[in-house]
Amino acid sequence: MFPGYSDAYIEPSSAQDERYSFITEWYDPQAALIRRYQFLYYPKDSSVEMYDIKNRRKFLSRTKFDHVKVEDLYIGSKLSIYSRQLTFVDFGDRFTESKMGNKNEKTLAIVKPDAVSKLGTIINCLKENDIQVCKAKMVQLTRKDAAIFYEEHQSKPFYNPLLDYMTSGPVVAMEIMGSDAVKQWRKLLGPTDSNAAREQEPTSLRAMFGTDNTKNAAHGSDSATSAKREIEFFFPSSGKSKLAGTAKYENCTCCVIKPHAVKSGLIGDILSVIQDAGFAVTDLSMQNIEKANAEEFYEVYKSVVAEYQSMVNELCNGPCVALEITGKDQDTANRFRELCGPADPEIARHLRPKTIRAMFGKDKIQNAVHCTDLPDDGILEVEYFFRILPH
Ligand SMILES: Nc1ncnc2c1ncn2[C@@H]1O[C@H](COP(=O)(O)OP(=O)(O)OP(=O)(O)O)[C@@H](O)[C@H]1O
Repeated sequence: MFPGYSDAYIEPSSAQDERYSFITEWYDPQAALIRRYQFLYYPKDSSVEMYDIKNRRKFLSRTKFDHVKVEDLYIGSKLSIYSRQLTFVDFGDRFTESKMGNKNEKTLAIVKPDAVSKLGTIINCLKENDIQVCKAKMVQLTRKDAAIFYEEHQSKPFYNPLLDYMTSGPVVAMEIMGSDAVKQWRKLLGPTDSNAAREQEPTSLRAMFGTDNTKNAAHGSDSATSAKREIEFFFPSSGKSKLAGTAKYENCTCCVIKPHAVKSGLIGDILSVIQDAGFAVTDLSMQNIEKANAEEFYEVYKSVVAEYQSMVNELCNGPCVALEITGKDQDTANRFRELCGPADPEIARHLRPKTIRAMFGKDKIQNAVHCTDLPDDGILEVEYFFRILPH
């Protein structure tokens, strides 16, 4: 809790509406310092009010932001307000903590190597159970990484086969959040042994996607304490993970699931369409793009496309999911563009109704996904998201 917090900051006129209070930080690049704001959110009309904590004065009068939803507000989330990317670092009052603390329990999920091809379905299962994905990235664990992660099983007979399995291919780690998330996610996983799961919990994820006792599709932390440690292992608070990425940087193309689609809970649906069409997702990272980076990424469209500025604003309007997509033949970029469909979802719905943009796009800006235009740019765009941008 922020020690200097006082309800006296709040204008009497706005005090009657239900409101949530958080402490947020914004790195001011010009002054090279972190500024702290009290962030107030009124769910009644999606409005936001902000106070500069250090200077003890109003920074933003109550203003409606239709894109800000109550689900976006939790410790660790990032949100763009007038192009400032705010990081939520703490609750601002006891009301917010008691109302949101419980339903915002976090845990770690790992989609293990044999189930990565079912990632879309697994993420949809989270959505159907009101569990939100806050962070996600694909990594290739080394034997040493897996040994550290599974240290507690060192003396068990299945330890070595477990390390073999966990290092046999990429895994997808996710910080997930929801009411009673630790227990709920383990319930969705089912019993450890996939064969037992098929007998006892036939609709569980391990029953559906696991093979045996070791190869059991996915992992979930066993307690809130383990969850904290395990989340730190994959998503260190320093922001500097030592785990290896998985991008191949060959015969690949880049896809970015745009913030509006992430917010609408479409990650699982879009990944399922991609995976069902026979493409492999060979790297994945959920990222918050700063405005300057969005401008740089879309630079080529600057003087060519009238919607350039709106495209930039959309890309930094919340978390997006960057993907490296690889296909079976040498024509991945063109074939993947066909799957995405025409850039304008209205046109896509008329001409190519089964494409990603036809199914999940809203308009030319919020058209569900970005995909690389020219095959030669595929590697460059993948490099931009997985080598150049910090993630
Ligand atoms: N008896 C066993 N034989 C073979 N492998 C096992 C056995 N028990 C556990 N494992 C493997 O080790 C992993 C970790 O074991 P643990 O006892 O923590 O299971 P869990 O809590 O159900 O699974 P997880 O920790 O992966 O969510 C299991 O997910 C499974 O891959």
